[in-house]
Order: sequence, then structure tokens, then C-alpha cells
Amino acid sequence: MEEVRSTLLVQEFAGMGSKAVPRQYVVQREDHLAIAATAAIPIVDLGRLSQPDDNGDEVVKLQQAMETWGLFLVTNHGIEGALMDDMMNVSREFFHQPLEEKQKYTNLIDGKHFQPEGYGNDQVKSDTQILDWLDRLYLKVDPADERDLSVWPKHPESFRDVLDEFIIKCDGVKNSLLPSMAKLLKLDEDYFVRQFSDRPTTVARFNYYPQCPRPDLVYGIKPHSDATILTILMVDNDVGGLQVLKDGVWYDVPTKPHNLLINLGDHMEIMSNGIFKSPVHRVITNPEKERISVVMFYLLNLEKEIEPALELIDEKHPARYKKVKIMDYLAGLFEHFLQGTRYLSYIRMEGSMEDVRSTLLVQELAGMRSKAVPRQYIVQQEDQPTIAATASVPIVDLGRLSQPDGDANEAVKLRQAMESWGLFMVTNHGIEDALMDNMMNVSREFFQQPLGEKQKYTNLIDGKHFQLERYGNDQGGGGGRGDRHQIAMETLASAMRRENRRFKPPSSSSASAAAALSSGRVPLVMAFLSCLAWLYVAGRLWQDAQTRMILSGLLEKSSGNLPKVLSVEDKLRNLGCIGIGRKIAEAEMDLTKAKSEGYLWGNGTATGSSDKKKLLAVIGVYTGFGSRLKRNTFRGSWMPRGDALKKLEEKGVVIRFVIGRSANRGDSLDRNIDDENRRTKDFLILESHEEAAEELPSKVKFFFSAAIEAWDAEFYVKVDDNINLDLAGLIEMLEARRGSQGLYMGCMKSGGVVSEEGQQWYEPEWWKFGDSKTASLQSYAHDDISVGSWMMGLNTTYVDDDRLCCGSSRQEKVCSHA
Ligand SMILES: O=C(O)CCC(=O)C(=O)O
Ligand SMILES: [Fe+2]
Repeated sequence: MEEVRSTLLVQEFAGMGSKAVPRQYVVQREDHLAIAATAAIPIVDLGRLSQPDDNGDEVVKLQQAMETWGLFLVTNHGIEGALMDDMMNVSREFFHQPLEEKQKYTNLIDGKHFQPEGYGNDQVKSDTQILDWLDRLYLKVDPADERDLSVWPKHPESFRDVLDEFIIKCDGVKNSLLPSMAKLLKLDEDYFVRQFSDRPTTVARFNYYPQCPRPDLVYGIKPHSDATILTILMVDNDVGGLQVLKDGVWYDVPTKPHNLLINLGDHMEIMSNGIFKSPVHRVITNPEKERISVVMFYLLNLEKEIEPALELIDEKHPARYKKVKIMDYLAGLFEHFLQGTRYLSYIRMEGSMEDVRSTLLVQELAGMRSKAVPRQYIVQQEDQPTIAATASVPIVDLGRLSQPDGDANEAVKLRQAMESWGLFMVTNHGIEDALMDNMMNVSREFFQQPLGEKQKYTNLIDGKHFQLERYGNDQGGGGGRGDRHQIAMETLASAMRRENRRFKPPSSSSASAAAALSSGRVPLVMAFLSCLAWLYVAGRLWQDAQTRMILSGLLEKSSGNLPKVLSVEDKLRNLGCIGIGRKIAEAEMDLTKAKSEGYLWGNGTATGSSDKKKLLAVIGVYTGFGSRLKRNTFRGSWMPRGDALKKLEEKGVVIRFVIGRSANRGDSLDRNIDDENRRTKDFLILESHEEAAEELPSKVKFFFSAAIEAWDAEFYVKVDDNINLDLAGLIEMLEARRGSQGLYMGCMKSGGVVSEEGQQWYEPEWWKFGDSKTASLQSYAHDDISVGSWMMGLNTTYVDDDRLCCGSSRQEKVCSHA
């Protein structure tokens, strides 16, 4: 793939002191960096492990660690604390040097072409790649005669000496672990040592994670497993951040001064035929502290091929991985790492399922009282459980139904139930209440027993192989994903309902609007309302514009779809309400209820439109998340605040800052706006609009539709955030036009401006203007041009008023550049 561009070093970003992180670093929404539990990772005493006669416990610990976590701490490893401190200190000194010094060892040849060795950050291979919040120095240290000393730092002066010593000591640690590992697999003690005898590869990697303003949004290193036999890590003593994935849950890996962390790599998993695990791990950044890790990667000779050890393969234990050349594996892993996927899955033999690790029982998870639920339990977006209406399921009287002469009424009910619901309740069924209560009670008692008791009836043979009968949860692993989710969801839901968290029983859906707010139903109502608003505007335009295929114009510009007959679903999709369609029925009920209880859309500050006199104008001042200072400047200058704002409203002019929601809904960007709005009450928050520079045309649409929905006014005014408004002048201007129909006023550009490339308002798709085949709600690159083009579809009078051309001074203008 082609290289796209090299970015600034992360350390440079961090040094700018910005509160935001650049978009390329922000992780996918579903990857939310949930709070992790701390992993109970074994600590192995290496000194004892290597003693021939007294190592009982340590071997067991090692085995457990390698088979479950694939990761463990080692103590008593023979590397002096002073050397470890020195290594950490010279690494820190290196990263703290000025950029020019570090750039001497850059990993970009000619400032452009990426090579793994040297100093720099991620290779950027595509625009959609999510970058990691770290800079690193990467040095090949073995074979020693292949060292490229030109990228080995000369400063600090002791760097190379300290590193040389550290390499030798870490090699010793590796060598003392290998025989025990081989023995645990019942292989010849020298098995791994022999593999390493022929020009193996060692790489040292120094990771530098600057402090990060938004640890909740970015990865220090994205999830990956290492392409090694094993990896030795020395991490900053007092800064955590490494997390390991086990059974779908992320765990914090604890740090311990002067301990080393060993993590197994994919090649060990392959050679042990899956008995030992290569853990998926990632690093989370820290808002206050930088973090450094020094990592030694141990690989075999790159020309070598690896495969599961033949001694471990027999009829019962077929090979689970294919043979692969190490060099090819590295290339594959790197490509997949950038895309956030795991290469090991591609080396797995067909039909060999990903290891079925027994997962935690749902009840244990619920008992941890974490606010997050593990990823495996989260359903697809469109399947997310919504609050259900209560079904009026028929009740059939079994006693009457079975009377010899039959009961026509009951029979009708039964038939109805079976044909429409497929589900009904029976009463008078002959099972005594006491027995039913008993059955429920003993079941509850069973589940409430300690895990140890219930595990006596586990449905996992040898703790691994699933069988249907007995106690446990879903079968893990590759098969039956749909079922697993569904069933797991059910059990989790009931476990949590017991705890009265997250899932509300259906009956609470009849609570008040205030309760709706806290139960999280309002977003749904909001989303639906803005759909309505949308349809309302679109609908009006539809009638007015008649022949124009308005909604088709909302199809994504890039999709290349030809206009077609639009289904309701298409329309909803076009209206940015995908996924909402199915929920409309429920939303409608909520909506009616909310309305009947006086809940009014418009952030609680909107003026009701029905019984009030028509307002003169609703003025929307465009704003963004990073513009608080600008807003305060406006509030202190032309824009009234507090009581004055309210007074103005009574006189017929509403002013609001207009903003959408953050891409990571509910994050601190959104919360900050909500907080500010609680104080200032001067926002119009577009719940359905996601803030992004390229989404301005959509913001205008949402603004107009939301403003029309909330306020009945003569004029709706859009003001950019770089404008000082002469409010009195504008009011005067609009008053003079009160009562006019279908006006579109502005400082109009005309002529060839939009079609001339290089000009400020150049519109690549200018030629679509007025084309009857394209819709009048087609979005163009500029929001104002989009609005202008929409108005062309209507019976609108264009008023080009020079006073609306904001210049540098305010003479005779109603606005000037701020
Ligand atoms: O910095 C760390 O703790 C982990 C680094 C890591 O996983 C890696 O470099 O592969
Ligand atoms: Fe790693």
C-alpha cells in the first residue's frame, strides 16, 4: 500500500498542551476503553524455578500463567535494580532531548519512506488508520553483526553501554526460562534453546507514551499480540497502562518495581500448538504522566519456518496452526496490526476453532459491580434491547378449556393467542401455588450459592468442553455466535435486573417524563423528534418544490446511487435516523406521553409556539466544542445574556448558540456543553447532529428544522461564529420586512465564483445547481451554498442585501468580522 503521510510526533502534539486529540488517534466507538479489573498475574521466582530440586510451586505458577494469561511477572531474575534504573533513565533522557537530536535517528528515509528501525511514530498507510499515542525507538540488536549503529543514539553518552549490558542480562533471563517452558510441554529440555541457536533475531523497542489529554479516546498501543517466541518488558514503575485481554475482559497488568514482565508471543502459541497463549494486549495512556517501556522481542531466525512441535501432534491433537515463515509472519502481522486485526487467526488451521476459553459466569461478572459489560455480551447496535410495551397476552383458563363440553370462549381466546402471539398465560392449571413458589425458591437458592458449589455441576468437561446439560453459561468460541449472544443477554439481563441496574423492567416505562430522563429513554424520543422535524421541513419543501426529488438528494453524495423510488426506510436512513425506524412505534408512545406531561423539546428553554405571538427572529449562532472563549466574548459584547436574553425573547428575538453532539456521544465534550448550557441557557443543542467540519450543510438542515419545530418566527437567521452582529441593526432590517413571504436574504455571491477552482467558494459540484434531476436538498461543500441551492427549489425571493456582507468595519453593515 502507498504511504499516505507522515504525521507530527506524538510528543510534539502532547507538548502543544491542547485539550483535544487529533482525529486520527481517536478509536472506534465500540472500542471504548472500558474500566478494567486488575489481573491476578502470577509472579514467578526465576531463581527458584531454575533450581533442579526445589521449584515445585514456581513450575505450577509458570504453567498456569502460560496456559491462561500468557503473561507473568518474574522476580529474582538476576538483573540488578541499578542496571534497570540506568536503562530506564537513559531511555527517558533520550526522549527528553530536543526533537532535532532525536531526528538524527529518524525512521523516515528522506523524511518520507518508513523503515521499522530508528526513531519516530506509526507508519501511516491509510487515511482511516487509527494511530497510536506513542513515539518509539526501534533497534535490531541481534544478530549483532546486523546492527545498524547509525540509528543507535549517541546521547545520552552511556546509552549504548547500558543497552549492551541490558541486552546480555535479558538474554540470560530468556535462556533460563526456555528449558522450563519446554519441560512443561513435555518436550526435550533443550527444545527451544536449540531453536534459538542459529542467528535468532532480537529487537529492542523503547516506547514513549506522552501524557494524553483524552485517555478515554486513544490507544497508547492498539490491541495486538507480539510476533515473538517471548517478549521481556520493563515498564515505568509507577505508571500503569498495560492491559491484557482474557475471556473478552480487559485487565490492568500490575507493575512492580524491578520486576520484569514476560509475555508470550504468537510463535510460542504456534509451536506449543495452542497450549500456551499469546495474549492480546494494549496500552492505555495517562492524563498526567508520561510512560516509558523498554521491550525486548525474541524471535527465531527470520528465514526459519515454524509450526506446532511435531511431538505435540497426534490423532487426538491435530495441528492447529499452519507452517509459516517467520519473515512472512512479521509482514502479515504488521499489516493486520495497523488494521486492528489479528494475524494469528489466519495461520490457524481451517476448522480449528479459536480456543474455547471458559468464560466467567455471568453472575460473577454481575457480582464485580463494574459499570461496564464485557464486549462479548454487547449486541449489535440495531439489536439493542429497547424498553418494551406490555403485551396484552391472553389468559386462558385451563380448567374451563378442558371441561368435557368445552368452553367456546376459552377456545376462541386460545386460538387467538396461538395465531397472533404464539404465547399465552394459563390459569387454573392444577399446579398448586405452593409448589410453584417452592420451585422458584429452590432455583433461586441454587443460583445464590457460592460458585464452588455450583461448579460441581459445571457444563464444561475438564473445564473446557461444552456440553448442553448442567450448569454454566453459553458455549464460547467460534460456533453459534447468534445463539450465544441471545442467551447470554438473557441471563445477564436477569442477573442485572436483580441488581436493579441498567435494565428496567417493562412496567417502569409508564413512569413520568422525569423518570424517562434518568432511564435513558429521552435520547430515543429526541432522535425521533428530530426525525419528525426533519420530515416536517422536507415535507414542506416537497410540496412547495413539487417536481423535485427532494429526498433523493439526501442520499449520500458519494454513494453514486441513482434516484429511485424511496421507501420509508430509505427516507429515514437519509434523515440520519437509521435504526430508528423499527423503534418508532415505541418512541411514538413515549412521545405522546412526554407531550401530555408537558415535556417540550428544545432543551427546556424553547418558547412554546402555539399560544404565543409570532416571534420576529430566531438567531442561531454557530459554535463548536473548542469555542468557549469566543462564546464568552460574544456574551460580553453583542449578545445579551441571562435576564437580558430572556427579555429580548419576550420582545420576539431568540438567540441561541447552535451545536451538535460529539462523535463520542456523552463524552466530556458533550457534558461540558450541557454544563455550560445549564448556566447560560443559551444553546440550541442539535441532538441528532454530529459535529464535524465537513458536516456543516447537515448542521444547517438540522438547525432550520429544529428552530422551526421549536419556535414560530418570521425569520430564521444563521450567524457564523466569526461575526460581530449589530443586533439593533438586524432587528430594524427584519422589522422592515415583517410579513413578507418566502424571503431569502443574505450577502449573495453570484457569477462565476462557485465554478472557478481556487476561488474561496468554489463548489466542485456547482454544475448540479438547478438541475431538475438532482434534489434541491443536495448538499454542497459549503453550507451557505447548500442553503442557497435549496432555496432555488422553492418559490423564494432572493434579497441580496449589502448590509449583510460582513466587512472589517461596521459602517452601514449589520455585521463585521469578529
Ligand atoms: O508498553 C508496554 O507496556 C507494552 C508495549 C508493547 O506491547 C509492545 O511494544 O509490543
Ligand atoms: Fe506488545
